[in-house]
Order: sequence, then structure tokens, then C-alpha cells
Amino acid sequence: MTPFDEASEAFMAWLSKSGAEISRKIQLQDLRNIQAGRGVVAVQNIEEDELLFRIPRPAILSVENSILSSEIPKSTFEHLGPWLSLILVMLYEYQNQTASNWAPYFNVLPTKFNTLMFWEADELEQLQASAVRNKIGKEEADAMFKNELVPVIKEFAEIFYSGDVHAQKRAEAMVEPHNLELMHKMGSLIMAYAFDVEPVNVQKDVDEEGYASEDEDEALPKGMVPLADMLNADADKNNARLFYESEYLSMKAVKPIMAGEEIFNDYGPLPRSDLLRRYGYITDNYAQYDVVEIPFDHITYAASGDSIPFYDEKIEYLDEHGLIETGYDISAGNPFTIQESISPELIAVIETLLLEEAEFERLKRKGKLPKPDQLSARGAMILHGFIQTQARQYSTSLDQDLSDIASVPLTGDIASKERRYAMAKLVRIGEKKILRNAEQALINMAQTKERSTGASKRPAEDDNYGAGKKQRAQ
Ligand SMILES: C[S@@+](CC[C@H](N)C(=O)[O-])C[C@H]1O[C@@H](n2cnc3c(N)ncnc32)[C@H](O)[C@@H]1O
Repeated sequence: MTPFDEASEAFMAWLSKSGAEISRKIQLQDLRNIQAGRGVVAVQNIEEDELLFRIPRPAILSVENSILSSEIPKSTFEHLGPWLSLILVMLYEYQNQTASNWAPYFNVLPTKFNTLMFWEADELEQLQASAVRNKIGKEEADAMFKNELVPVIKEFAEIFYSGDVHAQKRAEAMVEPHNLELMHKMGSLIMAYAFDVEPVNVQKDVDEEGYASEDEDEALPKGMVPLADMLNADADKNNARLFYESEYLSMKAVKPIMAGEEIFNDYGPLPRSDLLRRYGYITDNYAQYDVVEIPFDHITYAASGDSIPFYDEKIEYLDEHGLIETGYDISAGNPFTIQESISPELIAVIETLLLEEAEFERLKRKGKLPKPDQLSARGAMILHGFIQTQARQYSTSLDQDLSDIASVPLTGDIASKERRYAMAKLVRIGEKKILRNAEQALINMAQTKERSTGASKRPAEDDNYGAGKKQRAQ
């Protein structure tokens, strides 16, 4: 037996000993041949609603279950928040090695990651103008580790490294690069593996956001749920779901599964850029959720070259209504339509900026905004300009990228440069396709309006306000 299989076997044995109930119809398998690490596979036919496994709550690696939480004040964990608290507990359990209850679990968790946090600068460069590059947050995480986590480890060094005469020294060494890297690894594990774990008294089944969410549910406690996190994910082939029960978390089939089929969870409707950022891989069937972001900067830049009546007041008003964002999504959509694919907030922002003074004052008095489903011909032209501006931020064109289409290597090192370059290229191609679709949809809209009004202006670079006129610095 290979060490990889031995670790899987020891993990499954530990889990059973911890009180987990695991159907004999499933197996944890080595799927490295398809570059998917470990995964859970059906070895017999499974019916819809059938229980695949149930994990007792005490087996979850969480703040609540770690002995550390009984030794460090509750207020410290509250101050750290769910993410840093779980990182702290994971560091504690990890450095306790075989003394940790979760040692066999750590042995099946990855120590190398392909998520964007661990990409080299030249690899990230392949994403070109993708907004995902601004969401990686490596520096912010480093600062948080140094300013929030390390002081707690230092303060409680004697508990954290209990019995070690060098406890204080070890705590001080936590700011060293290899230890910050370890914190990033724990953070990445949480991002790709943890679930939002509802408190025991809340009986609620986990929806597609079962995997720990980042923004909306920042305050929810996180937990590493053994085996549940060994399921890979697939947007189309999703066939299982985790249900919360008072004593257990239960994974059940949500459709019949045939022997030999892999059991898949779902990460929700994530664009491939985010799939890469959070999970370090992409598959084609997430292309349906791709988005491209139009940065708010394009609006400020375009406005700076034009005199928009009441610009500052309008921005303030839009901000009061929560419409000022760092960027606005345009999503893939099939078929692509302006209504379905373009952020209604972006349309409302553009249409507000275009309002004549009297109309702006009138809407303001009523506390209203222009209707986001009514993009005017002028608004369409401006939007067209933003889209062209955004397309120019990428260092290659869609046609250049498509002339030599990338394919992600199916064998070899999962973290190879070649693989990362190929994944990045597919992400940027997806974004450029959306920009092209949006441009076309706006041209079609202008032509339709032209036919109905006899007007002759098309959305193009010739509009004064259009950002297309000015090339932004690359
Ligand atoms: C929750 S874990 C799933 C278990 C994981 N395969 C393992 O061996 O530990 C999530 C990670 O699995 C991998 N993964 C998930 N779904 C995948 C898929 N459909 N294809 C390839 N890799 C996948 C990614 O590396 C992701 O970060």
C-alpha cells in the first residue's frame, strides 16, 4: 500500500472510531490520476436521500471542540473572529502532532496549494486585468497574522506550547516567513475545505453555500468537517449535500448515484476566477458563472474629462443608496442579455450621472433612482466605452488568446507553471468573451433603437463621455 493510501485508511479508521457512520457503498479514493487529489466514490448504487455518512459534531475540527478554547478566554476568540480563531486552533492542533485528536485528519489534508495566494508574480501576471488579482489579499492576511494572531500566541505561549521550555521563543518565531506561510496554509485550508457550522441548536440543512463563505456570513463559526471535505465539487454533477442535525452532520445523496460515479458537492455559482482563487483549479462547467468587473475607476476617469452636472452630489447620493462599489459585474449569461447580464447597479449609476439637473433634483426629493432596467441610448454608449476601456486593460486581445487556446495539462505536477498559465489564460479568455458579448449586445441595442427612431448614432468611441476616447494607462 502506498503512503497516500495508508493515510486515507488511517483517516477512515480514526473517523469510524470517532463515532462516524459511513456507508459501505462509498470509498475514499486516490484521484490524483485525474488531478483531483482524494475524492469520494460510490462503489455500489445509491438511492436518492440515502445516507452516505454522518459525522458526529465532536469530530469536527472547530474552536468549540479544541481544548485550546477551554484554556484561552472566550473574549480572545471573539476578538479574533471566526477565521482567525479557527486558524489559531488549527495551528495549535497541528503543532501538537500525534497528540492532537485530529492528527490522522491532518495527514490527509494537503500541505501544498494551487490557490492564487501561492502563485508566483509571473503566474498572476497571466490573469492580466482580471479583478480577481485584487481579491487575493496576501498582504492584508500577512498584516492580520502579524498584528492579531501572533500577539495572541505570544500572550498564551505557555498554553499554546504547553510543557515546552522554549514556549516563549517559539511564539516569537511565529512572525518568521515559514510560520506566516503555515498560517496562510491554514487559512487556505479553511477557504477550500471548511464549512459554516451552525450552532448545535439550529437545525437547518446546508444549502449550496455550505462551504465556508467569505463575505455574507463572515460571523458564522467555521469548522473543518472530516470526510465531508473530501468530496470534490462539480457545478453540474453535484449529487450530495450536507445536512445539519443536532448530533451529527449528515451527507446524503440528492439524486441516485451509480456505482463507480464520483460523489460531488457544489461550491455554488462561482466564476472560474474565484474557483481558482479559493480552490486552485477550474473546470469548464463553471464558465457559466464567469464574470468580468468594470472598475468604478473607469467611471471616475471618464467623468474627469467631462463636465457632469452635480457630479459630486450624484456620487454622494448614489453612495447613500449603496450603489458605489469598487467594481460592477457583467456576467456570462446564455444567451447574453443586457437585462440579465449587466449589473443593474452599474446601469443605475450611469443613468444617474446622465440626469439633467432638474430631473436629478426631482428624483432626489422622492428618494428615488433611475430604473435599472431602462438603459438609455446615451447610457448604452457610455457603457460601451467602459467595456472597451476594460478590454484594453488586458495585455492581449481575445483573438490573440484564442489563436493558441490553452488546455490545462491532465497529467504531471498539479502545481506546475504550465498548468497555472493555462488556467489563467482560460480565466482571462472567459472574461474577454463576456466583454465582447456585452459590446455586441449594446451595438445590437443601439441598432434597434436606430431603426425605431431613425437616429444614426451607434455606441462608439466618438461619444464625448465615452471612455473609449481615452486610453487608460496600462
Ligand atoms: C474540499 S477539497 C476536496 C478534497 C480534495 N480533493 C483533497 O484531496 O483533499 C477541495 C479541493 O479539492 C480539489 N477539487 C475539488 N473539486 C475538484 C474537481 N472537480 N476537480 C479537480 N479538483 C477538485 C481542489 O484542489 C480543491 O481546492
